[in-house]
Amino acid sequence: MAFTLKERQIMGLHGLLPPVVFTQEQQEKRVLANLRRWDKDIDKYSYLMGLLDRNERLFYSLASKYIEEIAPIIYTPTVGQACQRYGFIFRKPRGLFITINDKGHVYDILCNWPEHEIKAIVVTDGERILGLGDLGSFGMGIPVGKLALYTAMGGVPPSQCLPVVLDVGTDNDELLVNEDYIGLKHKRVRGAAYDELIEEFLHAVVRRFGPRTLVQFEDFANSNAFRLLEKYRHSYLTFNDDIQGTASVAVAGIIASMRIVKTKLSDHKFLFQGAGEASIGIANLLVDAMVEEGLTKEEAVGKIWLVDSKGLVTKDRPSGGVTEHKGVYAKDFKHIKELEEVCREIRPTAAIGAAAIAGAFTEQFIRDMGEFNDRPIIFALSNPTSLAECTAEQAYTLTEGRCVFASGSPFDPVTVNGKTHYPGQGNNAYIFPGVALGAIVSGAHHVTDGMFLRTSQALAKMVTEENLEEGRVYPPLSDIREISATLAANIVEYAYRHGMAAHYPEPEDKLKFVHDHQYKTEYESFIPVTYSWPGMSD
Ligand SMILES: O=C([O-])CC(=O)C(=O)O
Ligand SMILES: [Mg+2]
Repeated sequence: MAFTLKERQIMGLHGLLPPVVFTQEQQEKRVLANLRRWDKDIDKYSYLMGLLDRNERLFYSLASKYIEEIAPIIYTPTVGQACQRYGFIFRKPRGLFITINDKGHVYDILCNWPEHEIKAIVVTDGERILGLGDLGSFGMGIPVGKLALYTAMGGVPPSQCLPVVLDVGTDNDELLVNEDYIGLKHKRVRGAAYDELIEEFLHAVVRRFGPRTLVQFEDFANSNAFRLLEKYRHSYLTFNDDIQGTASVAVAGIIASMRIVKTKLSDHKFLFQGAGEASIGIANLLVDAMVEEGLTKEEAVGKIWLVDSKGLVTKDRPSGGVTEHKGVYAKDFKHIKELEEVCREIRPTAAIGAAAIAGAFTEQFIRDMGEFNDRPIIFALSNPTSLAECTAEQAYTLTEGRCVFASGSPFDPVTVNGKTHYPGQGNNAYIFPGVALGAIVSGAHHVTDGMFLRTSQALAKMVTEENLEEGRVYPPLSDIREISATLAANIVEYAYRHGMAAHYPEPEDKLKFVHDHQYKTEYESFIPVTYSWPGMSD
């Protein structure tokens, strides 16, 4: 109904629409009121996905303006619920479903996608969706949600984004007998056939869309995530969001926390609950950051302690399970099974949870952190909210409001003794839209760890003294479009400094260059220039 009278006449729409012409603002207002009528977040999700199908630009103008309200619906935590019942709420396909049966024909499937200029792909095999486990093809909700944020938060044009699920089956027995399940109903294919599918997919992407197509790996299970990142990071424009994006946002929050606790990173002892993608990614990036502070690598590694499902990660521990990535951080220390006991033994200054075990930060654990430290740092990063290691309320109340807290999914502010604390959302959504935008517009040929560390530092710098005063270790999410643009400009700068950029000539004003590439959410005119003449009215 925002088509003008002239557009209606030219396009033969006259009479097919009610006579009133609405402005985009009027439509936004109505859509927002409709959205707020729903009680359940999952219904809001369906409503918004319907809007995305009907009117993409309106969806994005709304999502950009009301990002704090809308992100928790189209993204974590609600997207987790949506994935768990993706078949049941299914209305219209979105994204590309490629299965193990398509081996040998992946290129042809990419050719079925109607858009030709694809710049960004988010791909999952659905094996570790958030902290919810193996959801197979139901995992499509994640690439769809992540790419919605590419546009809403980063301004990457939606037509340039492609969500992909690589369906190799699922080991989730409930899904195998779920009559709404939309994926292949057999156990996961692993080994050579799986690897060949990934390899063929990446080849096909380059053949179809060119070598500078960004491929973001998302929510793969641990061993595949690390393995595929190592295998492809130097030959494709790719990164793993759960390892590198999460690392970058967590390290940004930790760097910002230093201004509250008034210390350096290297003054700290970091205890990780979990030794998976997120934890190892954060640990590795923290080491890089501490090396920049002047520590040797060994000294930096010594500051990081990991606890996994078998307990403290130590050298030669009897229970084993110390993989190569964890082994780097294995300590010469007695073996301890329980997190609470580890905490009492090593007295960490910072605790970071990323193992998707709800409540892993027990009351005793949080109290101990508060006893050992004046200002303990507690990051409960697991997603969605239901799997957080502790709630914001627990962290603040059990430390009498002294902790510096951040979580992966949003929590409401908490008031303790009359002071209100605003928990930071240490979610990779602060990182991937900006990094991706920067990589795309500069034509970078790789995404490097250096880029993620620069991004952490840049994000931490955007945290103001007023933010810190309220306990926020991230800038407000409401500013995310500008934050992403600044982070992207930073990536562009980095790419040129390191000889990785392809765009020629080098733009002088990097921020303007980024802005010029961002998607505009205002409606465009549908009137061809040949139909306009001086004096013609709207
Ligand atoms: O999607 C999110 O909220 C963050 C993330 O990558 C994950 O938890 O896997
Ligand atoms: Mg993820």
